[in-house]
Amino acid sequence: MATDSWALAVDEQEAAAESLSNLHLKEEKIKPDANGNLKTNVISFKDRAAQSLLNKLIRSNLVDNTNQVEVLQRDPNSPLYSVKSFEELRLKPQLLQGVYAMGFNRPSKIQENALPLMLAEPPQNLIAQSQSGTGKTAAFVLAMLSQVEPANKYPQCLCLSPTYELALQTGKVIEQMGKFYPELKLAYAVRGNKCEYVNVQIVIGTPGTVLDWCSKLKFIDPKKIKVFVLDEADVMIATQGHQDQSIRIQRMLPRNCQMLLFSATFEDSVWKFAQKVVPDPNIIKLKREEETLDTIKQYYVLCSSRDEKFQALCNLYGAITIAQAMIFCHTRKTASWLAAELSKEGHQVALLSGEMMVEQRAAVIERFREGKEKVLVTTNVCARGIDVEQVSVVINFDLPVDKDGNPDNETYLHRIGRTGRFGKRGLAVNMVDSKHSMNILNRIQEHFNKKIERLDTDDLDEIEKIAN
Ligand SMILES: Nc1ncnc2c1ncn2[C@@H]1O[C@H](COP(=O)(O)OP(=O)(O)OP(=O)(O)O)[C@@H](O)[C@H]1O
Repeated sequence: MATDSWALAVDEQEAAAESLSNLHLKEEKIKPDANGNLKTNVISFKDRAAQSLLNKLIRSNLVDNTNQVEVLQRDPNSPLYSVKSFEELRLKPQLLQGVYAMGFNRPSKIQENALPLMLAEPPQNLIAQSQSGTGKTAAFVLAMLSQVEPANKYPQCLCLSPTYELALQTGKVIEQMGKFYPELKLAYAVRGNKCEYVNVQIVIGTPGTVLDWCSKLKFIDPKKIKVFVLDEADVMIATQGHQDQSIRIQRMLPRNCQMLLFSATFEDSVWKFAQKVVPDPNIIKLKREEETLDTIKQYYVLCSSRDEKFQALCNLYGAITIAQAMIFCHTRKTASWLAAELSKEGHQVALLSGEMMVEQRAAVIERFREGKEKVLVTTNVCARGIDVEQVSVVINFDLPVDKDGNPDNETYLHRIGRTGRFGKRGLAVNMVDSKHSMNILNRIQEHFNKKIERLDTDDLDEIEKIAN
């Protein structure tokens, strides 16, 4: 696949990115609440989209999982196929070459089951849910590429992404996997792309612009689409209008068009939306392994001020060898202060917080993962989805609370789940500095029905004991 096939010139890409971020700003102001205040339901969309992009940018390997796959076939009487190798899929030779060139030796768990369904004759519809990094993108790109006919110079595959940046990530996978198809071209249907005539076989875009390209502008003839993919459905539905636009696009497609929908999570709202987009679906769910706290030893340290918490942290570092640690703070201000203080003490510290660009965040996490820094100080931004195997200690410098000041149990689980991964033992230390935070800690203990022991960080023997 030639690089000049990218239908968007760099300045156009920048214009598109800019108009897209303007769009977000506008959308943030859309909804006034009961008191007439402008509300921010799109903020959460931005967070989700950013988290998703971040996952893609830092993910170079499949998530290691031993989870169970649940497959619900549309026709329960047909035998359940799964494949253990890409050869079994009888892919076109140039596609198999593309798969190998990406370094894939065998299908991932979700691919084992999804690919035979997606590549069946006639192709089947699918709703698939599995966590980030399990190989969903690679799976649907394979499905699109196996159906596309490069000799036909019109759009045949259509993929909806929630943001331009996420669309670009998918485009990169198509470009890599399709590199042995010299005639293949793809275009981005995003705001600001002034594409006038689409002689490409694959279009990836955000719902509003794709809808314009299909209806008003007629760049795409929806009746000729053979594969329709809706990616990141959970992120998609968090933004105003995307659901309706996606459904309107879906209704223009021919009956025999293959419909595929992917999502990392599957709340009720996602499920309802999925059913509207994908008729007669096969359903694949990768059952998420329950995160448990069983392999993590949890302690709390009683302090009376921020400085005392810092001192307790230093004592901990003085007493035990910590391979890598993640320290969570409630605000960016505390996080920057703490990172600076730890640096003064001679620690190699990385600071990660929400105001950084997604690419910057990905770079910080990558360096931490490579062990270039030993301590990562952060706010909640990276509590989820980031696996750094060497993290042996998680410190809650501030306990996680929600916006009403109540314990945020889910965040607690995600935070301390950064250690003790894949059955390894981990250590979590909570800093308590007031009656209020003691109360939060007690409620967290009750919630998980798990005792959090007190630790005296002035007692070196005691610290050494817990570390062993
Ligand atoms: N069969 C495979 N063998 C080895 N690596 C793979 C395989 N399939 C995908 N990968 C790689 O694993 C990583 C995650 O895959 P992919 O992006 O497809 O997952 P995803 O489920 O779509 O994740 P996300 O929800 O973050 O988009 C990528 O770096 C991809 O190149």
